[in-house]
Amino acid sequence: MSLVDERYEKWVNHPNLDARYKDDLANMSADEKNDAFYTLIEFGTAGMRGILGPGTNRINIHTIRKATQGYSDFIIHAGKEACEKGIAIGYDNRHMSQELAFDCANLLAKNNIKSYVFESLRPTPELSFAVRHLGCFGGIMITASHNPKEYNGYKLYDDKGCQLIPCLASQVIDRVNAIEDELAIDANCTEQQKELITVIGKEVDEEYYKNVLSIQLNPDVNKDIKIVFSPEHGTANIPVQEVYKRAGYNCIPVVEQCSPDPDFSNTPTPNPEQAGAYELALKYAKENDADVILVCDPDADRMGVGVKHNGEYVVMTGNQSGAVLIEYILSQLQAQNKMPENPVMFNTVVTSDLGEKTAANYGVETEKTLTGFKFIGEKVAKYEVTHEKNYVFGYEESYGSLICPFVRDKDAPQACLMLAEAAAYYKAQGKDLCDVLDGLYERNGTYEESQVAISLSGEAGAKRIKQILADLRENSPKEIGGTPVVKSEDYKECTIKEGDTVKELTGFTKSDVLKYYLEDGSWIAARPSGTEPKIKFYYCIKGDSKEDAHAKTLNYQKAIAELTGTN
Ligand SMILES: O=P(O)(O)OC[C@H]1O[C@H](O)[C@H](O)[C@@H](O)[C@@H]1O
Repeated sequence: MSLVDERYEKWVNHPNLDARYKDDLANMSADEKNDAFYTLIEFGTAGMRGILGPGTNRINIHTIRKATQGYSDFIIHAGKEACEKGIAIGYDNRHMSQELAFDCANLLAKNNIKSYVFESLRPTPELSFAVRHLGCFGGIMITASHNPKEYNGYKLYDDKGCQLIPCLASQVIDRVNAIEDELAIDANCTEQQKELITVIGKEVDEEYYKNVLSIQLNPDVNKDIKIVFSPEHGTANIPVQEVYKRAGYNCIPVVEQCSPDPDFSNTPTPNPEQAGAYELALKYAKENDADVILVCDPDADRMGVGVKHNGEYVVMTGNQSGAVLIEYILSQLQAQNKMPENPVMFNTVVTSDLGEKTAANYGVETEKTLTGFKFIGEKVAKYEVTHEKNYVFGYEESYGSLICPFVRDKDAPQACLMLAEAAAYYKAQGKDLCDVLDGLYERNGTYEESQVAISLSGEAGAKRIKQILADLRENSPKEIGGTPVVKSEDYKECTIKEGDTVKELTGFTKSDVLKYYLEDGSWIAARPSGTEPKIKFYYCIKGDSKEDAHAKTLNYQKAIAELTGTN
C-alpha cells in the first residue's frame, strides 16, 4: 500500500475521526487524496497554513490538535512558570477559526497550561500585543492571513509577541513530529482544568487602542481628508474604525465588506496584493471623492493603499506605501528633534531599494532580513537588549509594516492611522501621497517594483518549484534580458558571487532564495512562497524615468519567464 493510501485508510477507519470529515474523505478524487495525504502540513513563512479539510496536509481539528499538543509539550518543557504565564489565543473570521481557537484552549488546559482567549475575532497584531500585555509565555493565532477562503492557519508567538523564529519553531516541530497518532488526541479537559481558560476582550482592546493612538506624530494635523476603508470582511473593522473615531479622522467604511464573513462574499479577494481587493472601495472612493483608500487583509496585518492623484485613483505597491511611510515618519522625527541615536529601519532581502535610500536620506541605517516578519521581530528583541540601535520602522513589500514595536508583528491598525496622518499632513501642503512618492523618485532614482507569483500546487507543483530554483542555481544566468548580472546572492548555499570571487553570505538562516544584481542598478530575486503553493519572482528595476523602468520591467519579466520555463 502506498504511504498516501496508508494514511488515508488510517483516517477513514479511525474511531476518533471527527464525523464532519467522513463524507469529504469518501468523496475524494485520487488527486485530492494525494494532495491531502502526500505530506504532513508544515510550518512555513508564517506558521502553518493550508486548505481546510481532512488529511495530514490540511488544516483541520486533528492537525491543529497535533500542533497544539506539540506546542504544549514545548511549554511544559520550559517549566511550571511557563504553564502559569499561559498562552494568549486570537482568531480571525475564517471557517472554523473560533472553534479551533477554543479547542486549542481546551487542549492547553488538559495539559495544565493557562490560556487567555479573545471573546470574538481580533487582529493578529492585537494578539501579539496581548501576549506582551498579559505577560504570557506565548501566543496562538488562528488565521490564514490574506489567503483565499479555503485556507486557515496557525501562527505561534514567543513571549515578546514575535512569531517563533526557526530555532524555537524547530523545537516545537520536533515535538509535533514525535506525535504518531494525531487522531488519538482529544481536547476534553476536566471542569477544574477549564478554569485555566480566561476569556478576554474589552480591557485588552482599550490598552491596544491607547498604544495605537500614541504613535501619532502630529495629532493636531488638519484632518480634512476623506478615507475609504475596507476590512475585507475581517478583523480590522472595529479597531481601525474605533482608532479613526478617537483620533478624529473621517472614515467611510465599505459597508458590504464590514461583516465578519468567512466566505468573503462581497470581495473578489481579501488580499491587498491583488487588484480585486480594491474594486468596491474604488467605487466608494469615486462616489465620495475620497483622498485615500485603505484596505486591510482579514487578520489586519497588511494594509493596501489607493491614492487620488490628478483625479484618478492609483493603487500603490507595498514597496511604495512603505517608502512613503518612511519619508513621513523620518521627516517628522527629524523636524521634531525626536530621531533616536543610531536609528535603524528593517526590511527584507526582497524589499525595494527605494525605502533604504529614503531612510539613508535621514541618516537611518537599514538592516535586511529574510521574508517573514518574525525575522524583523527577532532584530527588535535583540536591540531592545543591546541598545546598540534604535527602531524607527519595519516593513515588507507584502504590505505589512510596524510603526511602533509595542506589537512584534505587522500591524495594520497602526499603519492605517499613520497613513491617514501622512495623507492629511501632505494635503495641507497641497500634495497627495503620489506627489510624495514622485519626490522620492526625484531624490533617489526611479524604481518600478513588481512581483510575479506563479501558482504550482500539489506534490507536482512543490517539486517543480524546487526544480526551477535548483536549475537557476545550477546554471546561474550571466545576463538577464541583455543586461549583465554583476553579482548574485544565494541564501541557501550562503554565497555571494561577484565576477570570479565567491564570498560567504552571513547573517541569515539558510533559505531557498536567489538574488541577481544587474549592471543597471536593478535586481531580480526568486523564492518559493512559504504561505501558498507559489514561486515568486521579485523585480526591483531602476530606470531613467517611469517609462524606462516600466519598459525594462517588461523585458526582464519576459526574460525570466523564458529562462525558468514559466512563460
Ligand atoms: O512570500 P510568502 O512566503 O508567502 O510570505 C509573504 C508574507 O506572508 C505573511 O504575510 C508573512 O507574515 C509575511 O512576513 C510574508 O512576507
